Amino acid sequence: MNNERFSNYYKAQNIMPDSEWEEFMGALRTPLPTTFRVAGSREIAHALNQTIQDTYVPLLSNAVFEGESVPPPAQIPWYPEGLAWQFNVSKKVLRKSVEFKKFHSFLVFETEVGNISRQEAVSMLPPLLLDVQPHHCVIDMCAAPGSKTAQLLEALHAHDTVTSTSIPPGLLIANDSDYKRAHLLIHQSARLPSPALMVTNLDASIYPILKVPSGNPAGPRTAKKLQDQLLFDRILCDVPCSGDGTLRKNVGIWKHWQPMDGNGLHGLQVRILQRAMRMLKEDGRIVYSTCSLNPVENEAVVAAALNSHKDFELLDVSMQLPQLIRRPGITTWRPTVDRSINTVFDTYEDYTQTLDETQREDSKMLSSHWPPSNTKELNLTRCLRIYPHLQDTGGFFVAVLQRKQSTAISYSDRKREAEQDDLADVSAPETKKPKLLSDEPPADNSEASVDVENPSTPAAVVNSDIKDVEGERKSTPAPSRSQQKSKVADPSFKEMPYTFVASDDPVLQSCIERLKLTSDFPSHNILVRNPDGGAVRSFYVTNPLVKAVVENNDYTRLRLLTCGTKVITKQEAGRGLDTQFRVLGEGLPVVLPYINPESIMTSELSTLKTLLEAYYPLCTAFPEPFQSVIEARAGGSHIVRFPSGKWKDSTLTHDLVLPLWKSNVSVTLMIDKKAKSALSLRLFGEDITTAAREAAQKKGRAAPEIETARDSEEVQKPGEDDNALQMDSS
Ligand SMILES: C[S@@+](CC[C@H](N)C(=O)[O-])C[C@H]1O[C@@H](n2cnc3c(N)ncnc32)[C@H](O)[C@@H]1O
Repeated sequence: MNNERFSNYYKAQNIMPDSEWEEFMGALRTPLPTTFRVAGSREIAHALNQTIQDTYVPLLSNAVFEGESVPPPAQIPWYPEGLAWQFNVSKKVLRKSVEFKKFHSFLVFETEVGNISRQEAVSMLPPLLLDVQPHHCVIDMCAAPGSKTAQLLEALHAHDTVTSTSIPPGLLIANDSDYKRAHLLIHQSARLPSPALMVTNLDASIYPILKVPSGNPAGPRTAKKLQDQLLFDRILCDVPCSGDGTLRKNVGIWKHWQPMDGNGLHGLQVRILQRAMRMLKEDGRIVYSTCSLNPVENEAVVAAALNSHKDFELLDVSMQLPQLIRRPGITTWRPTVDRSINTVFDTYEDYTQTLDETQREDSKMLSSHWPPSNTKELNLTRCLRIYPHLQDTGGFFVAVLQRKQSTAISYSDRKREAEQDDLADVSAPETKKPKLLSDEPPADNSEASVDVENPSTPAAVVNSDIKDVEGERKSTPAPSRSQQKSKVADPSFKEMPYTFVASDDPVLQSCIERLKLTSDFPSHNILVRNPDGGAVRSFYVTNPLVKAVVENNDYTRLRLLTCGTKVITKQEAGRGLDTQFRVLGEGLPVVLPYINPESIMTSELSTLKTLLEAYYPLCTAFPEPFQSVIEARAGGSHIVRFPSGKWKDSTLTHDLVLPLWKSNVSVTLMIDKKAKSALSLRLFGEDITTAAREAAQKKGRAAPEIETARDSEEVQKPGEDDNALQMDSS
């Protein structure tokens, strides 16, 4: 594993002292440890972490494979509360060592139900540094496949309990411009259902203005106008990059690596960061990250963005995550101007002087590929560089940006600066002026007024009316349902719309009654996926902020792929029963706080064992008193609570609440088969489910696997630093 271009280029950049070079290259050639995070609500996460510490670490501490001892999983030292782990074993050990096989099954099933997230260690950094709170309005600009999105969502849901999901007041928009990859976000988010989540499929560099009703706490206030621009408290720009920080995992990069890839991505990276700066609240925070070591994709991007938005600065995070070994951002670098690692030019001007007019016009190099003259003033050393040899990780880059706290630049100063930037772009003849990246408003955003879009406009001044599509300056009331339908901005977008159901909709009301939901159930925030708002198949719940965004923005212009969380769905009942709605397993934690407690049955683990061992156990198969209780119930959707406690060798560390469906004579546990297996393993130490028995009978069929970092390279895309995809058991 070698690439001369790689060594030559990075040596020329002086990214580290010569004395560290061999160690750095050595680390790049060794396989990456497998890392994971214990996810879910804080209470579940701590209980599960305890299980790893008390059960699996001792079990794996004495593991020997083919005569050699295998190190057990260890906690990642810098991750808060010890909730992230790493282990370094080959696939062979995972498959063949009895102890690791057991651990492997545990990981697979807990991953499946969302309690464990397989994620590369360095990829956990950006969400930690973003510091998301439940009331924050957050956007993850380049989110797929979504491991950081999951982390952000967990932070938004910090107040969840073991049994119920909170409805946070904030919002998380997960966006990715790749349609297929954006669908991975939906798949991922199914593990963490949230009424505060939206998934969009847009180019982040031209992300449109989102409107919310005026006076919404997420937007600036004005007395006169009816709509404001939605601004964000937290923005993650985990941008597409050349991905050479993932060389340990994506060994294919060794062969093809060349620095012009970074040069090519620089422009898009700057535009995405600049767009984020325009969308940020006055006291907000942006994290910019890449899994590349290339300064052209890192410090150069941050410098260009800071120089175009003088009211921003880098935040000093040196005191955060004290156990994380990091290196400061660099202040000098020399981009290559061709594939042969020609890094001789100190400045853009030095380079262009060597070109004739035609060559200058054809050149793809930008002045922002080079360090600007004010690198010191920009405090680029506040950026974080993570190298593989420091703590046995991948390579990574993170920068945290915020609006300047100290200098109160007046609005007119900011406006003048912005105008000067624009002038710099257009005043000189193209061939003579340095090639700069302009920070233009989104091209597709005809609804934006200049004031609203001005990147430098303080929130208090942003409060001018938002122009409607005709360009006329006037206040725009929230569009009615029919208006939303007719104002189709993107006819190529074929997804079904999200329509809020009237809270007195008779189907919704009958649902509320039959499922014994209390009067505080958020019936005004329920939506369906069809244009007419008819309660056809499934109900989704959102929070008020998601509703405000959906109702004030055309869903096709947003390319809205998912929104809120599905909680109730139609169930065709068996013979003699009418069709009813039921609470979905994944939606139950959201609905639970609104279910009349008296309607919830209680039972013990022997009942749960019966429910796991068969798909449709007869009512008569259950021990008393549950047998009589369930027989007395009408057919349809029911909820059962298993209080924490011990039964035989099994211990339930916290209450468990699950949905059931009762037919005429039998009962079904309404969670998916992988969730059943996870539960079974956790409680009974083995998979006692029908599905597992059937699978075992099918000879030759491999057990589900969690891939190790060593196996993952084929599935990964350059510039992607984690393994959310490979977390699926298959
Ligand atoms: C490094 S990956 C993001 C990884 C992701 N943040 C995670 O933690 O799972 C970069 C992503 O950016 C997306 N992308 C590329 N160009 C984009 C653009 N112009 N706007 C939005 N997303 C873009 C790619 O499809 C890719 O999924």
